[in-house]
Amino acid sequence: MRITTESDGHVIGVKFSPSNNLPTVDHPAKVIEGTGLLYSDDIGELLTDKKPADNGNEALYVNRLTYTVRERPGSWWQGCCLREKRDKEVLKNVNIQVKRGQLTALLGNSGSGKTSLLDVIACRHQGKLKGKVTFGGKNLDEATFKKKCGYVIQSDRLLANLTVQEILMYTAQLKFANTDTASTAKERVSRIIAHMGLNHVANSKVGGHIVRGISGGERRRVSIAVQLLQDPDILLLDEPTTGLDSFTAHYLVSVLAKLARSQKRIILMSIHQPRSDIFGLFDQIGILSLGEVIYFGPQISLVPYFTRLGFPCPIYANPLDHYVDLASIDRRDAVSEEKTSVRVYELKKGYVESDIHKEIMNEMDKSSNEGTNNDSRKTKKYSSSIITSISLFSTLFRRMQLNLWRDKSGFSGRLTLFPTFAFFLWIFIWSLNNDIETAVQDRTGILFESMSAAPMMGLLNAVALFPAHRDLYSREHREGLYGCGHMLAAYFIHIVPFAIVATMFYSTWLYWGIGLSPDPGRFFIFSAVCLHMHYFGEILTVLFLIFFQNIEVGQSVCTLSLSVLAIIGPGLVRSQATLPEPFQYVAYAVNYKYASEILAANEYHGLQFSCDGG
Ligand SMILES: Nc1ncnc2c1ncn2[C@@H]1O[C@H](COP(=O)(O)OP(=O)(O)OP(=O)(O)O)[C@@H](O)[C@H]1O
Repeated sequence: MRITTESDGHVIGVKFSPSNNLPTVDHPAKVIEGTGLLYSDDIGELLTDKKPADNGNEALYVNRLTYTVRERPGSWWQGCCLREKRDKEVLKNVNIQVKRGQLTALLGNSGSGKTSLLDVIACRHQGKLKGKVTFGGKNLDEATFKKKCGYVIQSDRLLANLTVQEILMYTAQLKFANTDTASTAKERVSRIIAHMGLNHVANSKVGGHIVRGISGGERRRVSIAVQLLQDPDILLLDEPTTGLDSFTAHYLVSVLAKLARSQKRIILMSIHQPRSDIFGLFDQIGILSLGEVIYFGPQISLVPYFTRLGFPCPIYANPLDHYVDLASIDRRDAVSEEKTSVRVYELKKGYVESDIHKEIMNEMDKSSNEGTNNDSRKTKKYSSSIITSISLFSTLFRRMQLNLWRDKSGFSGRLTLFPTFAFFLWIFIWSLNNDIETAVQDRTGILFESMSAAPMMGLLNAVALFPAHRDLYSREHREGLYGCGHMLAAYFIHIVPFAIVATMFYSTWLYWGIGLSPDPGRFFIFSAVCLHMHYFGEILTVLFLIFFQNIEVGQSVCTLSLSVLAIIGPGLVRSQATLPEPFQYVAYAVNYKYASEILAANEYHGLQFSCDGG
């Protein structure tokens, strides 16, 4: 390796000679002033094709933004629900400016407000806002954000059993249900796959926690590719490098740098503990501390700025780590807390009075921003025409079907769980007779078990398979792709064939195996009631899982509800006539009562018993 320097000693380039008989490659390199660190850039071509960033109105401005949430102080075991709610300022007077073609990193210790800032820009905040967020001189409201911007959240919410290409194709069909033809969508997807360097895994399963698939870094790139489908002007990423090894993290940030520079996008990402060589890939750095900015400006000015303020970066230290540490409050003891709080206060004050901050404020005030100075950025809920709804439903239905078809354990579980229960009942009872001593008890037991176990099997199916769709829905709905009705309709319809097949296996085995009333008509009624209860169990569980974000809580509450209904409804545990009045109303309102009555009438009508046993 040979280092080329200018007369003042600054490094301007590095020549790498991979081996004696391979050609020498030139890479630009730079020294970060004040650190003694050399940053050689292995994506030289990305930096050289950087186009000049636009000025003025083409920038994203966050102007004097204050974000307040209301919360009850303390934890529930300290009785917080009895306390009055109070305001908590999550972001205080935040001013940032990001121009086209720039990759900007937001840093700060945990709880400093990075995610909140991205949420506010993406209109996903829950509290009150003061200040403006503008892009292109106009208020960046929710509708504009959904149209022109993308937000890559921390977790990859993708269907594990689909390939990279399928995921992008289905997303393109959902995003452009009104406009794209199949060939345009395909072209769009191929272009993005090439841009994100995913060609080698285009036909590989994405995978997840259980199913093996592509690597974590490739999965992150798929999540980014999903957002790039609509060619966004602004791309926000919440900690995209979390969980990646340092090489993959570096590669991912270089891809983002390329996307920002070569396509003149605005890319704003939060990041935790970036490797020192990632530092050189950013154009701008923002450091937050307790919701306030202590630095926002060019990456190249970061170290000189803090050095002037009296906080030089120790030689060989990673500047990002060093300054994030400086911006943190040490709460281990009172003395350290006071000392670090004073330091953070000085840093905030120093930044507000700095030329870098004044320059941003001047530019922001000069540009003709029409943003509204209030919280009117949220737009009305999702709505779509009937034709679009049908197309969205069809895409969602096909996607769910394909995912289930490929999901070996989900697919076989759906088909075998319910029939397996028939097997146990069959072993337990073996065969029915007409002796009054056992015939009524056995028959009633079978009918009761069929009616109460069928919804439980539906519950197990929903708990195993619905959460992945729910997580995906929560992301795609926020992006404005479709509504809850579309997702539920597709989910409930795609499970119908499985519910029918599983119930037919169950009822055929049980009905004819044990010897219930041997009449095809009665068998059909028995099967129809079992199918209804099985399907009902899954529908109810899905609704509970939508209501309760925590899957375990949703599952427990639903199991409890189904068990209670199975006790109250059929009147087997206690005769309905003797139930307290409120329980009688419940019994009349639920299908358990009618299902058990139909099953009983279906089996017992016209049945003759003998008293052979004495
Ligand atoms: N809706 C809310 N209700 C209550 N507190 C909130 C809400 N949103 C954010 N906060 C609080 O605001 C602070 C900043 O949170 P935020 O998630 O933005 O931090 P962060 O810098 O992204 O942290 P991390 O790096 O750990 O993800 C935290 O103290 C958080 O508890």
